[in-house]
Amino acid sequence: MAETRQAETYGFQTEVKQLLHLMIHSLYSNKEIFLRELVSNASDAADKLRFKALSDNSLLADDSELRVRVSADKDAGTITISDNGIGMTRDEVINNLGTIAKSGTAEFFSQLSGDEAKDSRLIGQFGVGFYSAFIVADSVTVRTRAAGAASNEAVEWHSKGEGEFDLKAIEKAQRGTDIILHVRDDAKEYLDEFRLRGIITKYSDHLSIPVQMPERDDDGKHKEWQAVNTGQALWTRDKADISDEEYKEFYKTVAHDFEDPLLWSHNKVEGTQEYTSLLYIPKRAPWDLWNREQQHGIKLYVKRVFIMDDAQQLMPTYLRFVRGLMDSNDLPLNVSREILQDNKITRAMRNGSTKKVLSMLSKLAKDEPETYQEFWNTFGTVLKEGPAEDHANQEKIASLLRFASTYEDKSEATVSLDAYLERMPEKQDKIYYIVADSYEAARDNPALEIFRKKGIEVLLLSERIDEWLMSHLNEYREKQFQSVTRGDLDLGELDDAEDKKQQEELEKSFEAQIKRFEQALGDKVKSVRVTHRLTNSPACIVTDDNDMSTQMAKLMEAAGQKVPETKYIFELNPEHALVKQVSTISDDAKFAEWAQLLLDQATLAERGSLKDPAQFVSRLNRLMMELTGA
Ligand SMILES: Nc1ncnc2c1ncn2[C@@H]1O[C@H](COP(=O)(O)OP(=O)(O)OP(=O)(O)O)[C@@H](O)[C@H]1O
Repeated sequence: MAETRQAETYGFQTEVKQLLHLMIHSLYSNKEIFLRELVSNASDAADKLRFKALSDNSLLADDSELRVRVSADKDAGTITISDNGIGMTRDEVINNLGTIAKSGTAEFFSQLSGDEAKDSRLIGQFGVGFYSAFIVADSVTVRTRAAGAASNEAVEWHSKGEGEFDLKAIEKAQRGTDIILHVRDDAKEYLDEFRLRGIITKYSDHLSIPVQMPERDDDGKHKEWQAVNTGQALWTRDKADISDEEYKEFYKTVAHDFEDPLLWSHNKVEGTQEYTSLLYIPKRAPWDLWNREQQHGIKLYVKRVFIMDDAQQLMPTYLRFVRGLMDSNDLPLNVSREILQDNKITRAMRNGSTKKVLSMLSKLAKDEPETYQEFWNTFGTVLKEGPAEDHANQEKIASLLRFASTYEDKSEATVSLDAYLERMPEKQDKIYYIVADSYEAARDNPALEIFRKKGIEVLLLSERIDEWLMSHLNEYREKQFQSVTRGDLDLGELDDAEDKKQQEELEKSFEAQIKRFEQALGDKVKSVRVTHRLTNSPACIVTDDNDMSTQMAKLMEAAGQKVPETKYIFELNPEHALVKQVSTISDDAKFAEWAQLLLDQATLAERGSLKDPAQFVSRLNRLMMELTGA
């Protein structure tokens, strides 16, 4: 027995060391958050125990009043946060307090720059949790006994927050976890219990678990424990009685965020389904937003009992940035993830809250366009996954999208489809767009020339997801989307009879030349035709309606998929001087050289790269040499 009481020393995972170092150096101006983090952890531990006890009531034993106690001892220089929640086994202590088990952690830490201001923002996004203890403590002791374990199966963890921690077996009379902070010299102010009480009321008032502090007599002796928070779960209260401040503080505890939320919505739904939802949109993207597998932010409660974090079934993936909770009156308390998966009640809650989030965003877009723009800049790319994922709400999601466009002439995506439709001339019956590798490549694509000339607005898309988005978005308010680099361009009524006649004549007069180009290029192109898109450029390539677009092919190639080679339609502008000049070359071999050069440069403008750039360059040089007469 004596042997097991001996301390063993373990090293922290590298990322924990980095996190600790960073935290101590970057959070000094916001020290008091340690208490919010530790009290939230204690409250989570109580929630978890309550849930487990639903199936095994003996776990509560004779200690069923779950609570957190916070006290300070000036003489010893310690603050203690003590709960009678679920506790931890030895293995859990090693895993939870020695490593960070979030996927992608290593990549996250590789982004740190060493610039403290920047890094402290990142750290806020990451969530510091338990380790925030080290902001105010130079050493921390955790004594814990898991629910169901015997009193001599408890564990003590101790660390100075440097490279390692010690573990030893101990006796602990009560279930749960005590966290003892040995307070640093520069944080002695927190040894004042009045100060601690103030912080708890600020951060933890709305927790459903009582947070108790000692009531002391005049000589400072402890008389009894007294709850310092209201102890009523915030979302169960009447909306009218909750202040903005309270909503914001609650957000910080549920979302483990440092900043205020951007907006929130608190709803009690009654009728065939009864549930309450409290949904928040954060101001800033979490560090792992781009990971579609990342934890979703919705906690599920059933009749005010916490059931699980990360209830994925309650929110679609494209709204994974939403934080908060839903509390159902209809689900059984013993609900599991499997049951949630295909469940009428869950579906109704998910549909209801999806609508709520979308309408909250629509309202923001209407009432506060500038704030909405901030939201869009942060989460827009995620929202773009929506039309593919959620057909039922496609139109609503589409109305929330923002694009760069030829109207605004700037790369920031600020144009809504409604604004586009409003500006569009009566004769226009399509919404025109282009997808390219970058804003500049979209803006300067020769296919836009005719649209510029006729003053028709084109949406300029250049994010990776955009091709995917547009392949799922067919129409908006009964207007179809049309890529300007696909298919045969038909401007419909935007072309008047005169335009059409001219075009036909042009096509006719150039027919023989088209044949010559076709012969020269052979199977390098799908076909050759006279363009209707270009005014300043000699040529461009476009994809056929049924072929895969350039961007989609690139997307699939990047994802490691084999993509059949797309043959392009080569469009020529017979009015361009260069095309005119090339057409007069009678030598077939020379003509073919020029035809190939025109095709290559059009391909470069559309695809951004060539299969054989060296050949292009040597052909270009050869022809330039000829021109200079050398
Ligand atoms: N008082 C406690 N009782 C029981 N387990 C705890 C307690 N405090 C922490 N833990 C365990 O340690 C883990 C790590 O805690 P930590 O606060 O660092 O991260 P977290 O709460 O999981 O995430 P976050 O970064 O969102 O705070 C928790 O998930 C929990 O399992």
